[in-house]
Amino acid sequence: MSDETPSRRAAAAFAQTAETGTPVAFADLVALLERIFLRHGTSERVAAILAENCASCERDGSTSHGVFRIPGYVGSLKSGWVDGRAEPTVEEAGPAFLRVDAANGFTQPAFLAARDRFLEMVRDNGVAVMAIRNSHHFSALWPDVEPFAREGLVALSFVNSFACVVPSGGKAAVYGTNPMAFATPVAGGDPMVFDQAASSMANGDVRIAAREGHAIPAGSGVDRDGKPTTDPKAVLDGGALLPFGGHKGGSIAFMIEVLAAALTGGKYSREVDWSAHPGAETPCTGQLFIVIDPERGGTGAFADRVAGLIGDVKEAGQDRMPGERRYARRARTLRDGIPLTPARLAELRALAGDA
Ligand SMILES: NC(=O)C1=CN([C@@H]2O[C@H](COP(=O)(O)OP(=O)(O)OC[C@H]3O[C@@H](n4cnc5c(N)ncnc54)[C@H](OP(=O)(O)O)[C@@H]3O)[C@@H](O)[C@H]2O)C=CC1
Ligand SMILES: O=C(O)C1=NCCCC1
Repeated sequence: MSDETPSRRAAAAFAQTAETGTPVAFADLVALLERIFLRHGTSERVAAILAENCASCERDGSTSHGVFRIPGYVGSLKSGWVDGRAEPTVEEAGPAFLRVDAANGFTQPAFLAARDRFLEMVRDNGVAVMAIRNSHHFSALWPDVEPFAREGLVALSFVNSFACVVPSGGKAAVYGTNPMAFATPVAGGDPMVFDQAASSMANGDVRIAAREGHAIPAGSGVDRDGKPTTDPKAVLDGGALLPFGGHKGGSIAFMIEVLAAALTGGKYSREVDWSAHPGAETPCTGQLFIVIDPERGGTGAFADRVAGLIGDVKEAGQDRMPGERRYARRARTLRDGIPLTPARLAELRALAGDA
Protein backbone atom coordinates (compact mmCIF):
# COMPACT_ATOMS: atom_id res chain seq x y z
CA MET A 1 0.00 0.00 0.00
CA SER A 2 1.43 3.40 -0.97
CA ASP A 3 2.40 5.79 1.80
CA GLU A 4 2.31 8.76 -0.53
CA THR A 5 -0.03 11.61 -1.29
CA PRO A 6 1.37 14.16 -3.79
CA SER A 7 1.89 16.54 -0.86
CA ARG A 8 3.72 13.88 1.09
CA ARG A 9 5.96 13.15 -1.93
CA ALA A 10 6.69 16.86 -2.29
CA ALA A 11 7.37 17.16 1.43
CA ALA A 12 9.74 14.20 1.28
CA ALA A 13 11.79 16.14 -1.23
CA PHE A 14 12.34 18.78 1.44
CA ALA A 15 13.12 16.36 4.24
CA GLN A 16 16.63 17.77 4.35
CA THR A 17 15.23 21.23 5.00
CA ALA A 18 12.83 19.98 7.65
CA GLU A 19 15.09 17.60 9.54
CA THR A 20 18.52 19.21 9.53
CA GLY A 21 19.78 22.44 11.02
CA THR A 22 20.26 24.11 14.37
CA PRO A 23 17.96 22.62 17.03
CA VAL A 24 15.82 25.31 18.65
CA ALA A 25 13.76 24.63 21.79
CA PHE A 26 10.00 25.00 21.27
CA ALA A 27 9.73 27.75 23.92
CA ASP A 28 12.60 29.68 22.30
CA LEU A 29 10.96 29.47 18.88
CA VAL A 30 7.65 30.70 20.33
CA ALA A 31 9.46 33.63 21.97
CA LEU A 32 11.28 34.53 18.72
CA LEU A 33 8.07 34.43 16.65
CA GLU A 34 6.23 36.45 19.27
CA ARG A 35 8.81 39.22 18.95
CA ILE A 36 8.35 39.21 15.17
CA PHE A 37 4.59 39.58 15.44
CA LEU A 38 4.87 42.33 18.07
CA ARG A 39 7.42 44.20 15.98
CA HIS A 40 5.00 44.20 13.06
CA GLY A 41 2.06 45.64 14.87
CA THR A 42 0.03 42.91 16.53
CA SER A 43 -1.32 43.12 20.06
CA GLU A 44 0.43 41.03 22.73
CA ARG A 45 -2.48 38.57 22.79
CA VAL A 46 -2.44 38.05 19.02
CA ALA A 47 1.37 37.72 18.98
CA ALA A 48 1.27 35.02 21.67
CA ILE A 49 -1.49 33.05 19.91
CA LEU A 50 0.06 33.16 16.43
CA ALA A 51 3.56 32.42 17.70
CA GLU A 52 2.36 29.32 19.56
CA ASN A 53 0.33 28.19 16.53
CA CYS A 54 3.12 28.65 13.99
CA ALA A 55 5.80 27.13 16.23
CA SER A 56 3.50 24.13 16.82
CA CYS A 57 3.29 23.58 13.05
CA GLU A 58 7.08 23.67 12.75
CA ARG A 59 7.41 21.38 15.79
CA ASP A 60 5.04 18.79 14.28
CA GLY A 61 6.62 18.90 10.82
CA SER A 62 3.73 20.76 9.15
CA THR A 63 6.41 22.39 7.04
CA SER A 64 4.07 24.11 4.60
CA HIS A 65 2.49 26.05 7.49
CA GLY A 66 5.39 26.52 9.90
CA VAL A 67 8.00 29.29 9.98
CA PHE A 68 8.06 29.26 6.18
CA ARG A 69 4.87 31.36 6.53
CA ILE A 70 6.35 34.08 8.74
CA PRO A 71 7.35 36.46 5.89
CA GLY A 72 3.77 36.10 4.60
CA TYR A 73 2.30 37.03 7.98
CA VAL A 74 4.64 40.02 8.08
CA GLY A 75 3.74 41.00 4.51
CA SER A 76 0.04 41.01 5.36
CA LEU A 77 0.62 43.08 8.51
CA LYS A 78 2.92 45.59 6.82
CA SER A 79 0.58 46.10 3.89
CA GLY A 80 -2.37 46.87 6.17
CA TRP A 81 -4.38 43.96 4.69
CA VAL A 82 -4.91 42.36 8.12
CA ASP A 83 -5.51 44.03 11.48
CA GLY A 84 -3.12 42.54 14.03
CA ARG A 85 -5.01 44.29 16.83
CA ALA A 86 -8.53 43.37 15.76
CA GLU A 87 -11.10 42.82 18.51
CA PRO A 88 -13.43 39.98 17.48
CA THR A 89 -17.11 40.05 18.35
CA VAL A 90 -19.01 36.94 19.42
CA GLU A 91 -22.75 36.68 18.92
CA GLU A 92 -25.14 33.89 20.00
CA ALA A 93 -27.32 32.96 17.04
CA GLY A 94 -29.16 30.20 18.91
CA PRO A 95 -28.58 27.79 21.78
CA ALA A 96 -25.93 25.92 19.80
CA PHE A 97 -24.71 28.42 17.21
CA LEU A 98 -22.01 31.07 17.66
CA ARG A 99 -21.30 33.72 15.05
CA VAL A 100 -17.86 35.29 15.31
CA ASP A 101 -16.74 38.37 13.39
CA ALA A 102 -12.93 38.40 13.41
CA ALA A 103 -13.03 42.07 12.34
CA ASN A 104 -10.39 41.54 9.66
CA GLY A 105 -8.04 39.96 12.18
CA PHE A 106 -6.53 36.49 12.33
CA THR A 107 -8.81 33.51 12.81
CA GLN A 108 -7.12 31.89 15.80
CA PRO A 109 -7.57 34.83 18.23
CA ALA A 110 -11.22 35.10 17.15
CA PHE A 111 -11.70 31.36 17.61
CA LEU A 112 -10.10 31.42 21.06
CA ALA A 113 -12.21 34.41 22.10
CA ALA A 114 -15.33 32.28 21.49
CA ARG A 115 -14.01 28.86 22.49
CA ASP A 116 -15.10 28.73 26.17
CA ARG A 117 -18.71 29.67 25.38
CA PHE A 118 -18.64 27.26 22.43
CA LEU A 119 -17.60 24.38 24.69
CA GLU A 120 -20.48 25.18 27.07
CA MET A 121 -22.86 25.00 24.11
CA VAL A 122 -21.46 21.63 23.02
CA ARG A 123 -21.83 20.24 26.56
CA ASP A 124 -25.37 21.67 26.94
CA ASN A 125 -26.69 20.61 23.54
CA GLY A 126 -24.54 17.68 22.43
CA VAL A 127 -23.48 19.60 19.36
CA ALA A 128 -22.64 23.20 18.42
CA VAL A 129 -21.54 25.20 15.41
CA MET A 130 -19.11 28.11 15.33
CA ALA A 131 -19.11 30.26 12.19
CA ILE A 132 -16.21 32.71 11.86
CA ARG A 133 -16.07 35.41 9.17
CA ASN A 134 -13.80 38.32 8.17
CA SER A 135 -10.92 36.15 9.29
CA HIS A 136 -7.41 35.38 8.07
CA HIS A 137 -6.43 31.70 8.40
CA PHE A 138 -2.85 31.07 7.28
CA SER A 139 -2.09 27.86 9.11
CA ALA A 140 -2.85 24.17 9.44
CA LEU A 141 -6.22 23.20 10.91
CA TRP A 142 -5.14 20.40 13.23
CA PRO A 143 -4.04 22.81 16.02
CA ASP A 144 -7.66 24.03 16.15
CA VAL A 145 -9.32 20.58 16.38
CA GLU A 146 -6.87 18.26 18.16
CA PRO A 147 -7.55 19.85 21.59
CA PHE A 148 -11.31 19.17 21.28
CA ALA A 149 -10.60 15.45 20.86
CA ARG A 150 -8.32 15.57 23.90
CA GLU A 151 -11.41 16.89 25.76
CA GLY A 152 -13.45 13.88 24.62
CA LEU A 153 -15.21 15.57 21.70
CA VAL A 154 -15.45 14.95 17.98
CA ALA A 155 -14.53 18.03 15.92
CA LEU A 156 -14.76 19.06 12.30
CA SER A 157 -13.33 22.22 10.81
CA PHE A 158 -13.44 23.74 7.34
CA VAL A 159 -11.72 26.81 5.87
CA ASN A 160 -11.60 28.23 2.35
CA SER A 161 -8.58 30.19 1.11
CA PHE A 162 -8.00 32.02 -2.20
CA ALA A 163 -8.73 30.98 -5.79
CA CYS A 164 -5.92 28.72 -6.98
CA VAL A 165 -7.75 25.45 -7.73
CA VAL A 166 -9.72 24.73 -10.91
CA PRO A 167 -12.95 22.74 -10.65
CA SER A 168 -12.71 19.23 -12.07
CA GLY A 169 -12.39 19.59 -15.87
CA GLY A 170 -12.45 23.40 -15.56
CA LYS A 171 -10.10 26.13 -16.72
CA ALA A 172 -10.47 29.01 -14.24
CA ALA A 173 -9.49 28.83 -10.58
CA VAL A 174 -12.65 29.07 -8.47
CA TYR A 175 -11.80 27.19 -5.30
CA GLY A 176 -9.13 27.63 -2.71
CA THR A 177 -7.02 24.72 -1.52
CA ASN A 178 -9.79 24.45 1.11
CA PRO A 179 -8.68 22.11 3.88
CA MET A 180 -10.89 20.20 6.28
CA ALA A 181 -9.90 18.53 9.53
CA PHE A 182 -11.50 15.85 11.67
CA ALA A 183 -10.51 14.87 15.20
CA THR A 184 -11.81 12.07 17.38
CA PRO A 185 -10.86 10.66 20.79
CA VAL A 186 -9.32 7.19 20.79
CA ALA A 187 -9.37 5.06 23.94
CA GLY A 188 -5.88 4.56 25.32
CA GLY A 189 -4.11 6.75 22.79
CA ASP A 190 -3.70 10.10 21.11
CA PRO A 191 -6.66 11.44 19.11
CA MET A 192 -6.96 10.44 15.46
CA VAL A 193 -6.74 13.68 13.49
CA PHE A 194 -6.70 14.11 9.77
CA ASP A 195 -6.18 17.49 8.19
CA GLN A 196 -6.07 17.71 4.42
CA ALA A 197 -6.50 20.15 1.56
CA ALA A 198 -9.21 19.50 -1.03
CA SER A 199 -6.55 20.10 -3.70
CA SER A 200 -3.87 17.72 -4.95
CA MET A 201 -1.34 19.67 -2.87
CA ALA A 202 -1.31 22.60 -0.49
CA ASN A 203 -0.33 25.87 -2.16
CA GLY A 204 2.41 26.14 0.48
CA ASP A 205 4.03 22.93 -0.78
CA VAL A 206 3.95 24.26 -4.35
CA ARG A 207 5.70 27.41 -3.17
CA ILE A 208 8.32 25.41 -1.31
CA ALA A 209 8.88 23.29 -4.44
CA ALA A 210 9.37 26.47 -6.50
CA ARG A 211 11.81 27.85 -3.96
CA GLU A 212 13.82 24.63 -3.76
CA GLY A 213 13.79 23.97 -7.52
CA HIS A 214 11.82 20.70 -7.35
CA ALA A 215 9.17 19.44 -9.76
CA ILE A 216 5.71 18.73 -8.36
CA PRO A 217 4.07 15.32 -8.95
CA ALA A 218 2.37 14.77 -12.31
CA GLY A 219 -1.37 15.30 -12.10
CA SER A 220 -1.14 18.04 -9.45
CA GLY A 221 -1.54 21.17 -11.50
CA VAL A 222 -1.96 23.01 -14.79
CA ASP A 223 -0.19 25.99 -16.36
CA ARG A 224 -1.84 29.26 -17.45
CA ASP A 225 -3.06 27.59 -20.66
CA GLY A 226 -4.70 24.77 -18.73
CA LYS A 227 -2.04 22.26 -19.78
CA PRO A 228 -0.80 19.69 -17.23
CA THR A 229 2.54 20.69 -15.72
CA THR A 230 5.01 19.52 -13.10
CA ASP A 231 6.64 22.96 -12.90
CA PRO A 232 5.60 24.62 -9.62
CA LYS A 233 6.41 28.07 -11.04
CA ALA A 234 3.97 27.50 -13.89
CA VAL A 235 1.25 26.62 -11.38
CA LEU A 236 1.98 29.75 -9.33
CA ASP A 237 2.34 32.04 -12.36
CA GLY A 238 -1.21 32.03 -13.74
CA GLY A 239 -1.72 28.27 -13.52
CA ALA A 240 -3.66 26.38 -10.89
CA LEU A 241 -3.85 23.22 -8.81
CA LEU A 242 -6.36 20.43 -9.41
CA PRO A 243 -8.75 19.06 -6.78
CA PHE A 244 -7.58 15.74 -5.32
CA GLY A 245 -9.39 12.71 -6.73
CA GLY A 246 -11.04 14.51 -9.68
CA HIS A 247 -14.70 15.43 -9.27
CA LYS A 248 -14.83 13.94 -5.75
CA GLY A 249 -12.24 16.37 -4.39
CA GLY A 250 -13.96 19.09 -6.43
CA SER A 251 -17.21 18.42 -4.59
CA ILE A 252 -15.41 18.64 -1.25
CA ALA A 253 -13.84 21.96 -2.29
CA PHE A 254 -17.34 23.15 -3.24
CA MET A 255 -18.80 22.02 0.08
CA ILE A 256 -16.07 23.90 1.93
CA GLU A 257 -16.81 27.13 0.01
CA VAL A 258 -20.45 26.69 1.11
CA LEU A 259 -19.72 25.89 4.77
CA ALA A 260 -16.80 28.26 5.34
CA ALA A 261 -17.97 31.20 3.21
CA ALA A 262 -21.63 31.10 2.11
CA LEU A 263 -22.80 30.01 5.53
CA THR A 264 -20.51 32.18 7.68
CA GLY A 265 -20.68 35.39 5.65
CA GLY A 266 -16.98 35.12 4.81
CA LYS A 267 -15.67 35.71 1.30
CA TYR A 268 -15.58 32.98 -1.32
CA SER A 269 -12.02 32.12 -2.33
CA ARG A 270 -12.58 33.79 -5.72
CA GLU A 271 -13.66 37.03 -3.97
CA VAL A 272 -10.37 37.47 -2.11
CA ASP A 273 -8.76 40.57 -3.64
CA TRP A 274 -5.54 41.73 -2.04
CA SER A 275 -4.27 43.53 -5.15
CA ALA A 276 -4.30 46.88 -3.31
CA HIS A 277 -2.06 45.41 -0.60
CA PRO A 278 1.26 44.35 -2.13
CA GLY A 279 2.96 41.76 0.06
CA ALA A 280 -0.29 40.47 1.56
CA GLU A 281 -0.50 36.68 1.71
CA THR A 282 -3.14 35.78 4.32
CA PRO A 283 -6.51 35.07 2.67
CA CYS A 284 -9.47 36.73 4.42
CA THR A 285 -12.37 34.27 4.17
CA GLY A 286 -14.29 32.21 6.76
CA GLN A 287 -14.11 29.07 8.89
CA LEU A 288 -16.72 26.70 10.29
CA PHE A 289 -16.47 24.35 13.26
CA ILE A 290 -18.89 21.58 14.13
CA VAL A 291 -18.19 19.92 17.47
CA ILE A 292 -20.14 16.93 18.82
CA ASP A 293 -20.23 15.30 22.25
CA PRO A 294 -20.04 11.61 21.31
CA GLU A 295 -21.48 10.55 24.68
CA ARG A 296 -24.85 11.71 23.31
CA GLY A 297 -24.70 8.73 20.95
CA GLY A 298 -25.46 6.64 24.04
CA THR A 299 -23.11 3.76 23.31
CA GLY A 300 -21.10 4.40 26.46
CA ALA A 301 -18.08 3.07 24.63
CA PHE A 302 -17.41 5.57 21.86
CA ALA A 303 -13.64 5.95 22.26
CA ASP A 304 -13.23 2.19 22.71
CA ARG A 305 -15.12 1.57 19.48
CA VAL A 306 -12.90 4.05 17.62
CA ALA A 307 -9.81 2.33 19.01
CA GLY A 308 -11.22 -0.98 17.78
CA LEU A 309 -11.78 0.42 14.32
CA ILE A 310 -8.21 1.71 14.17
CA GLY A 311 -7.05 -1.75 15.22
CA ASP A 312 -9.00 -3.26 12.32
CA VAL A 313 -7.57 -0.73 9.85
CA LYS A 314 -4.03 -1.51 10.93
CA GLU A 315 -4.71 -5.23 11.00
CA ALA A 316 -5.88 -4.87 7.41
CA GLY A 317 -2.51 -3.44 6.45
CA GLN A 318 -2.54 0.37 6.81
CA ASP A 319 0.73 1.02 8.56
CA ARG A 320 -0.24 4.24 10.26
CA MET A 321 -3.15 6.54 10.96
CA PRO A 322 -3.22 10.26 10.15
CA GLY A 323 -1.66 12.23 12.97
CA GLU A 324 0.79 9.53 14.03
CA ARG A 325 3.62 11.03 11.97
CA ARG A 326 3.00 14.40 13.66
CA TYR A 327 2.90 12.94 17.16
CA ALA A 328 6.16 11.08 16.58
CA ARG A 329 7.85 14.22 15.26
CA ARG A 330 6.40 16.25 18.17
CA ALA A 331 7.93 13.87 20.72
CA ARG A 332 11.25 14.03 18.87
CA THR A 333 11.45 17.80 18.51
CA LEU A 334 10.27 18.48 22.06
CA ARG A 335 13.15 16.28 23.20
CA ASP A 336 15.86 17.31 20.74
CA GLY A 337 14.77 20.76 19.56
CA ILE A 338 13.22 21.89 16.29
CA PRO A 339 15.79 21.89 13.48
CA LEU A 340 16.00 25.20 11.61
CA THR A 341 18.48 25.88 8.85
CA PRO A 342 20.95 28.73 9.51
CA ALA A 343 19.37 30.74 6.68
CA ARG A 344 15.87 30.36 8.13
CA LEU A 345 17.05 31.25 11.61
CA ALA A 346 18.87 34.32 10.29
CA GLU A 347 15.74 35.40 8.39
CA LEU A 348 13.59 35.06 11.52
CA ARG A 349 16.10 36.94 13.67
CA ALA A 350 16.26 39.74 11.10
CA LEU A 351 12.45 39.98 11.10
CA ALA A 352 12.56 40.17 14.90
CA GLY A 353 14.98 43.10 14.60
CA ASP A 354 17.94 41.30 16.17
CA ALA A 355 21.31 42.78 15.27
N1 LIG B 1 -5.21 27.59 6.03
C1 LIG B 1 -5.42 27.20 4.79
O1 LIG B 1 -6.13 27.86 4.04
C2 LIG B 1 -4.81 25.95 4.26
C3 LIG B 1 -4.11 25.10 5.09
N2 LIG B 1 -3.64 23.92 4.62
C4 LIG B 1 -2.93 23.02 5.53
O2 LIG B 1 -1.87 22.39 4.87
C5 LIG B 1 -1.58 21.18 5.52
C6 LIG B 1 -1.19 20.15 4.51
O3 LIG B 1 -2.31 19.75 3.74
P1 LIG B 1 -2.15 18.53 2.72
O4 LIG B 1 -0.94 18.76 1.92
O5 LIG B 1 -3.42 18.27 2.04
O6 LIG B 1 -1.85 17.35 3.75
P2 LIG B 1 -1.08 15.95 3.51
O7 LIG B 1 -1.48 15.36 2.21
O8 LIG B 1 0.34 16.13 3.81
O9 LIG B 1 -1.72 15.10 4.71
C7 LIG B 1 -3.10 14.99 4.83
C8 LIG B 1 -3.48 14.09 5.98
O10 LIG B 1 -3.16 12.74 5.62
C9 LIG B 1 -2.34 12.17 6.61
N3 LIG B 1 -1.43 11.26 5.92
C10 LIG B 1 -0.46 11.58 5.03
N4 LIG B 1 0.14 10.46 4.58
C11 LIG B 1 -0.46 9.42 5.20
C12 LIG B 1 -0.27 8.01 5.17
N5 LIG B 1 0.63 7.45 4.39
N6 LIG B 1 -1.06 7.24 5.95
C13 LIG B 1 -2.01 7.80 6.73
N7 LIG B 1 -2.22 9.12 6.82
C14 LIG B 1 -1.46 9.93 6.06
C15 LIG B 1 -1.65 13.31 7.29
O11 LIG B 1 -1.28 12.94 8.61
P3 LIG B 1 0.18 13.36 9.21
O12 LIG B 1 0.13 14.85 9.39
O13 LIG B 1 0.32 12.60 10.47
O14 LIG B 1 1.18 12.97 8.16
C16 LIG B 1 -2.75 14.38 7.28
O15 LIG B 1 -3.63 14.24 8.34
C17 LIG B 1 -2.81 20.85 6.37
O16 LIG B 1 -2.44 21.00 7.71
C18 LIG B 1 -3.82 21.90 5.98
O17 LIG B 1 -4.67 22.34 7.03
C19 LIG B 1 -3.82 23.53 3.32
C20 LIG B 1 -4.50 24.34 2.48
C21 LIG B 1 -5.02 25.64 2.86
O1 LIG C 1 -1.06 26.04 1.60
C1 LIG C 1 -2.14 26.53 1.23
O2 LIG C 1 -2.81 26.04 0.32
C2 LIG C 1 -2.64 27.73 1.94
N1 LIG C 1 -2.25 27.94 3.15
C3 LIG C 1 -2.55 29.09 3.93
C4 LIG C 1 -3.62 29.91 3.36
C5 LIG C 1 -3.58 29.97 1.87
C6 LIG C 1 -3.55 28.62 1.23
